[in-house]
Amino acid sequence: MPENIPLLQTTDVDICIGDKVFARTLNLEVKPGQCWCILGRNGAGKTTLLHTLAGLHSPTTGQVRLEGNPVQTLARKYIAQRLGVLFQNQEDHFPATVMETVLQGRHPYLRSWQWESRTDRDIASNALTQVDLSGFAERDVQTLSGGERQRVAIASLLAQQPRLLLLDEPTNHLDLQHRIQILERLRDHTRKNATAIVMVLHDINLAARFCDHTILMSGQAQIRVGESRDILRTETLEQAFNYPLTALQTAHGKAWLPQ
Ligand SMILES: Nc1ncnc2c1ncn2[C@@H]1O[C@H](COP(=O)(O)OP(=O)(O)OP(=O)(O)O)[C@@H](O)[C@H]1O
Repeated sequence: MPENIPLLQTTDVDICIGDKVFARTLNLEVKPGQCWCILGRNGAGKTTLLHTLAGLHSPTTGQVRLEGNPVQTLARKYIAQRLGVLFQNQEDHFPATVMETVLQGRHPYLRSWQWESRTDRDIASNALTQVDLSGFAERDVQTLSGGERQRVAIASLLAQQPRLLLLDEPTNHLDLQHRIQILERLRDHTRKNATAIVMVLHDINLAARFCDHTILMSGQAQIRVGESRDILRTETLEQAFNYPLTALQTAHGKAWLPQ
């Protein structure tokens, strides 16, 4: 892929469901090495936007491109080798081991009826180590805690090795230590491998600490897009969330407390 092509691009995208408008002429470019967050009020359309970026929801007008190609025209297998999506809730209707679940991330690279190779298993084991679950390979996913299950889902995406990760609330169910550790590892992986992340977060302090770009959704298609240092300002955040904040200076930069 030529280096100057963004991993993800939207051109004049409008997103509407019924009479609700979530985005108007949205233009953005996600480049290798970047970490983006989508922040905003409940119901502002964060998940709808993430699904639109993933090609799961068609924009009303405009176009979403994955590595330069319109996402709606691409084969699912081609997309799955380039794009990993974390949905809000993981549901396990059937018993499966943690290793089997993480190995699902390798399926875009297998032919029909082909078994996973030793290399696939090594990649999956390494992904489990990344999320602090190396002793869990043989556990049934249905027996895991919410935070453990969330980390298995993230391991499966790491095993998939896509160039772009779209994550809906990846810190859901995670304790304080794992929230920081997982976001740190995802960000470092992004920088090292020239991949990119777009993730929905509810915590503005995690967004400020880990994301270089922000999409701030205030509802009714009011969206600010840009570098986090320009978007994450006290007054802007107070307006977006309709709540007063106190700004603090920390070792990791600015942080905000609700008043
Ligand atoms: N298929 C649909 N039909 C009707 N309304 C929908 C549909 N999908 C989403 N909505 C509505 O659109 C709005 C935006 O939903 P979305 O899940 O994108 O919000 P969000 O910003 O992710 O919210 P939250 O912070 O609560 O997770 C909500 O009011 C939701 O009820």
